[in-house]
Order: sequence, then C-alpha cells, then structure tokens
Amino acid sequence: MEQFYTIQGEGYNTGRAAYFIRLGGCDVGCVWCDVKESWPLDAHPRHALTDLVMAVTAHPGRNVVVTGGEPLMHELGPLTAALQQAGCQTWIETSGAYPLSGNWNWICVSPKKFKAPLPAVLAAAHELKIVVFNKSDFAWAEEHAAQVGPECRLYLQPEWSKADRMTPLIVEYVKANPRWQVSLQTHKYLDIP
Ligand SMILES: C[S@@+](CC[C@H](N)C(=O)[O-])C[C@H]1O[C@@H](n2cnc3c(N)ncnc32)[C@H](O)[C@@H]1O
Ligand SMILES: Nc1nc2[nH]cc(C(=O)O)c2c(=O)[nH]1
Ligand code: SF4
Ligand SMILES: [Mg+2]
Repeated sequence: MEQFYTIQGEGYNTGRAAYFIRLGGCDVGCVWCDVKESWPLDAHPRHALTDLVMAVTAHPGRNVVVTGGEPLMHELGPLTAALQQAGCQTWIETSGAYPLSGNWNWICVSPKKFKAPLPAVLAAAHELKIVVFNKSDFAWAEEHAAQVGPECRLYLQPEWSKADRMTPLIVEYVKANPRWQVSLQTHKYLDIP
C-alpha cells in the first residue's frame, strides 16, 4: 500500500531507523484502527520483489518493518527471504490473527478483541504490544501475557484518541506491574510517518 523510511515509533525498537513496507488488506476491523485505508485487499498496487528490495537498499538503514493492514494475510516467505538475502533485518507488526509465514528477526504481536490471535503466533512473539482503549484492557493484556514465551517483552500502548486518559493509567499499571513497559506512538508526537 505504501513504503517509507522513518523511525520505528513504537515498542522495543523505538528510535531505530527502519524502512516500512505497509501491505494492503485487513479484515480484523479494529474500531480505532489508525490506517483504515489499508483494509481493502486488492485496492493497492503490486510491486515486484526485486523493486521492493531496491527501494529498501537505496537507504542507509537495514531494518525493515513489514506491517499493514494485516501482513500475515499474505504469504511472506519470499519477501523475507529476499530482504534477508540483501542483508536486512526483518521485523513484523501483526495482530496474530493469521498463520505465521516468513523468517523474522523480530515479531511484534498486537492482539485484537475483534479477531483472536492464533496461539502459535503468540508463542513466537518477541514482543507483545497491547493497545489500551479502556481500563478493562489491563486484565485482557494479562490473559495474553500468559500465552507468550518467557523471553517475550510486554508493552502497553495507549490508543491514540484516548492517550490523554489512558497514559496515566498505563503509568500507574507499569509501576505496580513492572514486567510491563510503556510504549508510546512516538512518531505521532514527532510528527513523522
Ligand atoms: C496499523 S497496525 C498494522 C499491523 C497489524 N494489523 C496489527 O494490528 O498489529 C500497527 C500497529 O498500530 C497499532 N495501532 C493501530 N491503531 C492504533 C491506535 N489508534 N492507537 C494506538 N495504536 C494503534 C496496532 O495495534 C499495531 O500494533
Ligand atoms: N514511525 C512509525 N512507527 C510505527 N511502528 C509501527 C507502525 C505501524 O503502523 O505498523 C508504525 C508507523 O506507522 N510509523
Ligand atoms: S488489525 Fe491492525 S490494520 Fe487491522 S484493523 Fe486492527 S489495527 Fe488496523
Ligand atoms: Mg502506524
């Protein structure tokens, strides 16, 4: 759907330069999704793998975030193979609602109430990133933390339109439950893509 070179704004890799590949198509239906224009599966141009890799390697960074839409609606083996062959680190942002494909150096799973994550994707996560939309989401976050591996990093991220109200609750929750960390959408504060 779009591609851009920016700074990873969220989660464990916050602050690192990364090339973003945003794939079209998502049927999860989050009411607060901040990229609803990504939802149609066939409304976006298709690009040859070699062109994508050339676009990535035209920039000095070698971290690539594959996001969407829901990127796991696509078979991602060929894309990650081509990126890794070109010396890139492959990172994914996924809801976990579809089976994992591709080879990943970093897997961020952000589960959604609207379409449950698959247990196998949660088990493979390096990072669990829960969007907090209301205060019942803390208990929901713990249910998912029980399904990831022992090394998985745990993040609570305020839903953007409710950040004023949710961020103070997240701060108090993390102080009381220090296995969790705060994740902010720092690119929105920086006003960059
Ligand atoms: C747009 S989604 C695309 C990847 C995948 N579909 C997913 O949801 O993980 C990228 C990240 O943005 C988060 N996100 C989307 N809308 C948000 C919002 N309004 N506030 C905070 N985070 C949001 C998602 O939870 C996810 O971690
Ligand atoms: N800067 C920046 N960081 C991000 N991290 C995850 C994003 C996403 O939409 O997947 C995102 C995004 O859209 N921009
Ligand atoms: S799963 Fe991701 S892309 Fe799909 S609606 Fe939810 S936040 Fe948006
Ligand atoms: Mg985003």
